[in-house]
Amino acid sequence: MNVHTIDHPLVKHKLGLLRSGGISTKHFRELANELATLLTYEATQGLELVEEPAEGWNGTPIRIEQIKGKKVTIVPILRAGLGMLDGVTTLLPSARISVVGLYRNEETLEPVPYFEKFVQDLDERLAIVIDPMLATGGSMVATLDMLKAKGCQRIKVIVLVATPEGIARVSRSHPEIELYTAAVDEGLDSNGYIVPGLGDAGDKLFGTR
Ligand SMILES: O=P(O)(O)OC[C@H]1O[C@H](OP(=O)(O)OP(=O)(O)O)[C@H](O)[C@@H]1O
Ligand SMILES: O=c1cc[nH]c(=O)[nH]1
Ligand SMILES: [Mg+2]
Repeated sequence: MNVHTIDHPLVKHKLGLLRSGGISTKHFRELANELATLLTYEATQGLELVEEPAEGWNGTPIRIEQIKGKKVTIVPILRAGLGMLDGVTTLLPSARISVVGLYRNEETLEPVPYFEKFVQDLDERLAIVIDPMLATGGSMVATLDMLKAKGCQRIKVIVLVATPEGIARVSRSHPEIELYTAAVDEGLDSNGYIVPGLGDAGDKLFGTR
C-alpha cells in the first residue's frame, strides 16, 4: 500500500492541537474538518482532467479543464468519519456520499457492521473513505471489502492518524490502496487505542465521553 504522510506545516500544527488533552468538542470538530480539507487537497492530486468548451468572461469561446467522469463518492465510516465530512465536501461539494456504519467491539477489537448505504454506479466512481483513526485496521478492511463487493474499483483512504499495525493489516488485504494520513503514530496500547493518538475520536466529536 502506498502511504502518503502529509508533512505540511499546517497539517502538523493542526494535528498537534488536536492531540491536546482537554480539547473542547467545538475545537476538535473544527480541527478534524480543517485537517480533512488539507488531506483531501493531497488525495485529489492525481484526478484526471478533460478539456471542455465554455464561454469566457467576454463571450469568447474558451477551453476549460474539468475533473473527468462520474467523479467521486465520499465514504465516511460512522460515527467518527462524519467528523471529517464537511472538510472533504469543502473541496468536493458535488461528491455523492456513501455511508458505512461500523463500531469496534471493545473486547475483541473486531468491527461490527450495522449500516450501509452506497450510491449508484460505484464501479464508475473513485471512492474516498474517511475515518479519523486507522488503529488495528479491522474497520477499514471491512469497509474496503464492502466497497469492492459492490463493484468499486478505485479507492483512496484519508485518515488523520494511522498505526504501523493498521497499515500492515490493510496492506495485506488491499495492497493497491492509496492512504493519506497526517501522521503514522507509534502503535497501539493494550486496549487497542493509538499512542500517542487522539483518544476516542468518535466520543470527542459527538460529545459522548
Ligand atoms: O482500526 P480499528 O481498530 O478498527 O479502529 C478504528 C475504528 O475505531 C473508531 O470507531 P469506533 O469503533 O470507536 O466507532 P465510533 O466512530 O462510532 O466511535 C474509529 O473511528 C475507527 O472506525
Ligand atoms: O485510538 C483509537 C483507536 C480506535 N478508535 C479511536 O477512536 N481511537
Ligand atoms: Mg469510538
